[in-house]
Amino acid sequence: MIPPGAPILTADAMRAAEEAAFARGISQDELMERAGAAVAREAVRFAMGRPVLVLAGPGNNGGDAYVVARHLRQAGLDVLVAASGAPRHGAAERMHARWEGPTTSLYGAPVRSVLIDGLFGTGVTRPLERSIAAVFAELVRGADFTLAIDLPSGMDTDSGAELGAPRGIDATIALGALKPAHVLDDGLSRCGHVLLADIGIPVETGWYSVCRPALEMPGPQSHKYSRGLVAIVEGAMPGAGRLAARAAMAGGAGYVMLVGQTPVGPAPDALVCRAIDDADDLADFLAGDRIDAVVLGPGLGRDRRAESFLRASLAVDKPMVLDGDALSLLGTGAAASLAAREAPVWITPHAGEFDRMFGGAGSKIDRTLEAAAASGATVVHKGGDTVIAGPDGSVRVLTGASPWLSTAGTGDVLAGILGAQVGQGSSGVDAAAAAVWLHGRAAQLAGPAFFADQLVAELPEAIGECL
Ligand SMILES: NC(=O)C1=CN([C@@H]2O[C@H](COP(=O)(O)OP(=O)(O)OC[C@H]3O[C@@H](n4cnc5c(N)ncnc54)[C@H](OP(=O)(O)O)[C@@H]3O)[C@@H](O)[C@H]2O)[C@@H](O)CC1
Ligand SMILES: [K+]
Repeated sequence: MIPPGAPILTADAMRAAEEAAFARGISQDELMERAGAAVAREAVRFAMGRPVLVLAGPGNNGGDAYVVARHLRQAGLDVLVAASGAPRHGAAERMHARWEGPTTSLYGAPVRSVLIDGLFGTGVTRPLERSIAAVFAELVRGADFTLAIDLPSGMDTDSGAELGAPRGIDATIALGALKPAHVLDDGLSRCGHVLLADIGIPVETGWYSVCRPALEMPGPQSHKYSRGLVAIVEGAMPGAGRLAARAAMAGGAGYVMLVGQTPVGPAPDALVCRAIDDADDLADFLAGDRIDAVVLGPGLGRDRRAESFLRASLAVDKPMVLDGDALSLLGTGAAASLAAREAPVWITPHAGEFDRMFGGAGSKIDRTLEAAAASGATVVHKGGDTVIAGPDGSVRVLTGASPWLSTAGTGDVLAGILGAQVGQGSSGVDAAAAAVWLHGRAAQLAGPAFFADQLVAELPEAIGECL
């Protein structure tokens, strides 16, 4: 669980924001006092009178820890600080000097019911020494409740990679902004519940956690065309195309057409089916004035016909969502093929498809941003953490989606919902974030062990929550 609609900053961006705060006349001491007070406010609630052990490291995370310890002691709690090395300069040293309670060494520290982790935050540059990691893990295991200041100690801020942080931390209070480690699966799995404390640092960023979208009701003058005509191109596995089409219909599109071979099997009566078997005819059809968005890829197949349909569609100057087989067909040439297009395009790869198309190194956010920059597409990099990146550098991240989404057809549903958003005129990362939110919410509403068709059935209720 992460706070929705919250800014996300890398360690460098956080330091730059901190400098901007200093330039506005906020002192380092003031920021540290605010950070410590914000953490203490939550900690006192969780502690409920139990004895507290506060771990304090040598940097500013440790400085925050001394402030927390002071506030908790003032609140009447029994507080012991365990230090891994006293801060030697700046605000952290001054906060250390203001601590008047008992202090022990980290290595001799007793297990206590409540543990506050202020060993390291965004300044971790290398894996924790084994001895520190072992003592820390032992104290977390023995505590009833552990709260981390800013980040669990021993975690790479920008990727969430584990550098010694143990499992079992119950909650983490992010200071000033979320960091990538709070929203990417690797890091989040060690953070517990993530809370965000606004400590008055001005934050400017284009990176945010996904929040519930604000959607508009159709107006009195709305008609089927004004609400978006979405064409879904189906192929070898017609069920996938039908699923995407039904998701686009339930996702709010005014008119949905299923284009390709005459569909076999059940389709809703409101779904208009158009048999087209030739790539040139497909291009002519998709180029028609009425069509607002094209979805291509779910169940398309990877044969020659599929390939010719993909090439013909790419040449059409219409907003387009590419998923599934379309992504496999694009393969390593994806960036070049997509960059040649004028009209906006969204691609929705899972990890395997993404790696085959773009590869790359670094955090999931970095790799998704690079793919968006190279292809000019809005990239929806799916997974337990879904990272959306636009070619303008915007990022949205949704974490904590239902693990039950890992079932066949849910990707087709997402492609259809996104098609509906695009068809209704939503653009860029906002269209993708709205689709991903609706998809995730429909999964929550569907409960456990659903199958993809049931997601579609929950979409109207999810949309109702956004009006
Ligand atoms: N930015 C903001 O807006 C605000 C930030 N605030 C707080 O500041 C925190 C960042 O503080 P920070 O930069 O001092 O880094 P921090 O995480 O305390 O660690 C650095 C120390 O650890 C050391 N060290 C590093 N790795 C190590 C390892 N593996 N094993 C052992 N030692 C290691 C490193 O030493 P060195 O690398 O030189 O050996 C250095 O001494 C941030 O998370 C937040 O809590 C708030 O107070 C207010 C607003
Ligand atoms: K910490």
